[in-house]
Amino acid sequence: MTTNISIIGLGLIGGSLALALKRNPAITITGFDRSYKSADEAYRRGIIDSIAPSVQSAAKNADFLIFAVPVAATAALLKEATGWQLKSSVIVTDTGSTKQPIMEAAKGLIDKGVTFIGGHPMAGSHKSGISASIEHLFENAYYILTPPSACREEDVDRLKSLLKVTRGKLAVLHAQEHDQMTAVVSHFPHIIASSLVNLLASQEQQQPFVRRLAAGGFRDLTRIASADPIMWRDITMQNNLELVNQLDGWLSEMHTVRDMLKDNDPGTIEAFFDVAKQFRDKLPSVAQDAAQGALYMQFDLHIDVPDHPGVISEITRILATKEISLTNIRIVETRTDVYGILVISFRSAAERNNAAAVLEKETDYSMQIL
Ligand SMILES: NC(=O)C1=CN([C@@H]2O[C@H](COP(=O)(O)OP(=O)(O)OC[C@H]3O[C@@H](n4cnc5c(N)ncnc54)[C@H](O)[C@@H]3O)[C@@H](O)[C@H]2O)C=CC1
Ligand SMILES: O=C(O)C(=O)Cc1ccc(O)cc1
Repeated sequence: MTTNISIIGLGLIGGSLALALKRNPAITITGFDRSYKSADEAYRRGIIDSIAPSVQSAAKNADFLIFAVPVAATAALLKEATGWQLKSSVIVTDTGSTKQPIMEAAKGLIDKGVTFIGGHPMAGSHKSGISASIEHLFENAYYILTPPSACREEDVDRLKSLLKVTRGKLAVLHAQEHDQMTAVVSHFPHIIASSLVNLLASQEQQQPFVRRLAAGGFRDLTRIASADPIMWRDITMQNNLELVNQLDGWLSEMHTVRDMLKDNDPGTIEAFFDVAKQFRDKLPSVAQDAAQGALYMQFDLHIDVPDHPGVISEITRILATKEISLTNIRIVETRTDVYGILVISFRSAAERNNAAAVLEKETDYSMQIL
């Protein structure tokens, strides 16, 4: 018997979820996106089995109905869905980065007896759209479920069984706990990253050269500022109270930092960096990701290369002959001399380590796993 899955929103998350769910051969996926171009790409790439002509028609035959649209659209659609024809046994879920406002928006559906369980796969990227979707996106990452208090255990288990193929680490949380914790580890850092970039942009007006120096640490710290502004507008508006709390804590921390800078005492300054280092070093590292989970996983290999055009093709050719696939490749312009650092990302630590061993054998470049 096939299970009908309908996914509303075929972007990075909807597409990646569809790819992962297709590992189960007993599943048929119907997709709907308000952008026909995205739905068409999903269909042509075999990510979905059919395109629904409307959101209601996608919902009608679904055994599982999954919303993977920005959180404001999810809330609006959940309210609309009270008027849709749905299977009585359907489980409705979402993938949104916020949970309390989504659970609130689903109340009408839940009151009608429809099973709704909030969901948030805590893996993603600063990229968006169907073209960025990848099958293994959720592997080893936490996938949070927020069932309402009256939800039946067996329904949570049904959803868990469906999502098992994502190889995410399924965990159940209360929506409020979820929103408090994601404010700390995801939503507020996003605001800081965008603020830092905005600060650089204003500095650039006086010192145009400054953007060229924005390398290394600055780029690492602000990668997420390249994410979709609509998605982050909606998250910020929905988790607003938690974000204001976080900002108050940050402002008080910044006052302490300001006092520290004014005193300019070497012991206090060193202790400030040391306390942060001790804590940061104990967070699950990239190498431990597979075991412990992380928000965003990439397995990078940094290679010192001379800055000439043939280098990238030389390295990709060596990896291709060994059938090692890479997921991203970029030059980090951290230095002004003739050398650059080539950063290649892999899907897993094993592939990255294998690539390092092969390149060490076949080239003279020095490399580092950070
Ligand atoms: N991007 C990320 O790293 C992560 C995102 N999320 C959450 O997953 C959800 C989807 O995010 P992404 O896939 O990254 O966004 P995306 O921008 O890649 O895809 C969203 C898709 O939804 C479609 N869409 C928007 N409004 C619609 C509507 N009313 N009806 C039908 N289709 C509509 C868009 O055309 C687009 O194709 C969001 O709620 C986000 O908070 C969760 C985890 C990670
Ligand atoms: O790009 C990154 O590092 C992310 O943190 C991606 C991300 C964005 C939103 C989420 O709700 C979860 C993960």
